[in-house]
Amino acid sequence: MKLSLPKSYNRKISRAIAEFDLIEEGDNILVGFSGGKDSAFLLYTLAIFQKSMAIDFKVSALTIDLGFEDDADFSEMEEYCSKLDLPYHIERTKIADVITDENTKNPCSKCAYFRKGSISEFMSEHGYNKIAYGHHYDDAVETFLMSIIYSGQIKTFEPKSYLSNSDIHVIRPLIYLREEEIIKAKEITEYNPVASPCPHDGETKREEIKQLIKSFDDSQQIFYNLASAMREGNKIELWPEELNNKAILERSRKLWNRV
Ligand SMILES: Nc1ncnc2c1ncn2[C@@H]1O[C@H](COP(=O)(O)OP(=O)(O)OP(=O)(O)O)[C@@H](O)[C@H]1O
Repeated sequence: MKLSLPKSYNRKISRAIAEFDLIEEGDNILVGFSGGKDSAFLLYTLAIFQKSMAIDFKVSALTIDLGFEDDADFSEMEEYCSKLDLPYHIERTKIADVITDENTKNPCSKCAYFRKGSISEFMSEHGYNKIAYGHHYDDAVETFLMSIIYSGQIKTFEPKSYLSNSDIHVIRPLIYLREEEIIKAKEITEYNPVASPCPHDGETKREEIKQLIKSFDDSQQIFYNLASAMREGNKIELWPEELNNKAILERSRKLWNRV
């Protein structure tokens, strides 16, 4: 397969790799391959960068089979990896049993938790030091807004992070690409994304937030304003840390009780 990447994609991915120090000499990188458009494009780009960069590193793909179907067929994904000349692995799990159980609260976060557990186990067994995910710019901004709205915290995932428990780095080389760019990239990869077998697919809070951002008249500008608000070093004027009741009581006593 002849691999090539338009300049605009190349520039944004190279910038992320350089700015966040995502890839180093000797890395053994595992790409989480769900079968969706994002991780498929990530594999395509890393196959190219592996050849074009002046440092040596390995790239392989791993699919965690969540176990929705007993005889799930991954042959298209396998074929795609072989066209890219990348090793492909599948880990079979029973995570679906937990997700489909009616008594399971927060099935999406439980699924992500178990999936990450399976990935890090696979990595330590096979000597990988980095896991690459297909998260893009829209994912980061949506996560930022979601965490403010739903959990009262100003945070999002980082382009590169270190998990000390498992001694692995998580990297997200597509972080400067907008989702619409990845959708368009299907013409480049000639890969047909596999539909998610998950019953909760498309009905998540993330989808609501995505639609909320799109609903603004000036949604492009608003997207980039949110993106700049999630940068460290930008102007922050927040309220002081909340005082506990005891401290407030002590202050009040001093202010209102004469001694
Ligand atoms: N079953 C899986 N096996 C391996 N990696 C996975 C799996 N599911 C998700 N991932 C990894 O986690 C990333 C984020 O997962 P998420 O479920 O949010 O997918 P997404 O944003 O729809 O991306 P994609 O288009 O790659 O499915 C994916 O891009 C992929 O790298």
